[in-house]
Amino acid sequence: MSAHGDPIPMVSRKGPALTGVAEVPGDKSISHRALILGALAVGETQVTGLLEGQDVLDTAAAMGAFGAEVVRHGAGAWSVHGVGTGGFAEPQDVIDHGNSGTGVRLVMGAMATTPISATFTGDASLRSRPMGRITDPLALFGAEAHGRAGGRLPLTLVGARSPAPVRYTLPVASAQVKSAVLLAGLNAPGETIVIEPEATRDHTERMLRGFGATLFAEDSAEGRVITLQGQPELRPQSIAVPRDPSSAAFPVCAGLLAEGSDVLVPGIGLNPTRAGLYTTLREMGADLTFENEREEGGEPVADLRARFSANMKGIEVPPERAASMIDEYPVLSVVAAFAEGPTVMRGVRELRVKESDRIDAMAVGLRAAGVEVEEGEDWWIVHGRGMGSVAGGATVESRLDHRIAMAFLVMGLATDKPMRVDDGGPIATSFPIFEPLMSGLGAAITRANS
Ligand SMILES: O=C(O)C1=C[C@@H](OP(=O)(O)O)[C@@H](O)[C@H](O)C1
Ligand SMILES: C=C(OP(=O)(O)O)C(=O)O
Repeated sequence: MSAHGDPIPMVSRKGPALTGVAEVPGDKSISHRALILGALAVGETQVTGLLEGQDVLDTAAAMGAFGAEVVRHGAGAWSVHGVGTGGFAEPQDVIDHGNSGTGVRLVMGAMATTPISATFTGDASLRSRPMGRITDPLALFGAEAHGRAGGRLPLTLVGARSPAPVRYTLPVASAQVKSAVLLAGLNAPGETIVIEPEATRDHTERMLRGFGATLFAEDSAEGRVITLQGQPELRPQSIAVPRDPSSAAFPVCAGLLAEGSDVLVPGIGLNPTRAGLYTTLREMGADLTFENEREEGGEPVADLRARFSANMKGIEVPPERAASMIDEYPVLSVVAAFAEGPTVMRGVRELRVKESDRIDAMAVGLRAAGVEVEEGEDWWIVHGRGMGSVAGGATVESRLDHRIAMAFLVMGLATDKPMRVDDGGPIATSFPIFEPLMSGLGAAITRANS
């Protein structure tokens, strides 16, 4: 079942080369943060290029429920009239974050140091995901969580009355946990300190500085130490959201795999904490070029060109790169199936607690398509068969997981027989224009019954 209606079976098959310009939507991580920080600033923040995927729309609705005025002016153009740090009102109803881990976890952080209560829920996928990783550090500020066994949603969070600042070392490499703690620290007096042993995406830190917060980050023997001065007055901003490198991964990898392709993604965000996939693909021998590298709105961007790459080789992906490409492993494993030899992915335990268990979901589908996969708790190996040697012909469950659905649809563009997914509905959570964009490049991706 799709998160928002009947299942949408989809199919993809080998067809013409993919060519043209892929105008992928705005970055999902930055879009969530723009809405949340806009809601915590005093005055009106303007956003262009906002991702209008369901995950972000759910965060926009949540910000409205906490008292901010969130208005859509046109495609991707939104404004948020913020209430100031500590100014959130108590929502009148349950906050439903649909399929979005980022949405619910960051919003819990943002309200945890205000003396109000809120009850959060989500779809079957989100209700199965761990929330203790967020509620544990929020308890240090004085917030109380009452959830289901194992800290699962639905969950009520009672914000701290007299929040104390916190010093917290991340037990998992998670930008969502880091961000929840920093957002909670905004309304605690004094310095909140987060230490991350492994670097994760730093959009929250960059954007907090942009909104005028005092935040320092320095490397130490323990890892990266991020210090935030509490109770700033956040100044509203104009934010231009770059295109999402995690969404761009799908047309880019499709371009590498479909014979004769040449695809250009203009203005793709290339923050080094997000760009691990592109480094990895180049190491495999992919024909990728970056043009026009520049900085826009505090984030590095470039135009990325991907051309058909017949001779890619399997590699060992360094585990320390995992956080910078965590959402890209499903589509990387598809590319790996068409490379020569094994691609070894280690240090990826976090893949098991995403919208689905992504190692299991990909391993099952890849095997059904004729590809050998080995796996352990925090590693997996895809044994590449080489270009033109992957059978395909499988129907795969997308498990309420957009990235699983898109990865297998990309795969079918290069397998001998078509690939089907039982439900493409979840794709709308992060990439609502996936179907028309891919068709516009020439990809044979359709609804299964059309
Ligand atoms: O902070 C963010 O915007 C995100 C962080 C990552 O999750 P984790 O923090 O759980 O690794 C990533 O998988 C997610 O899609 C977006
Ligand atoms: C893991 C993802 O998202 P989230 O955690 O926000 O649900 C993703 O988009 O791949």
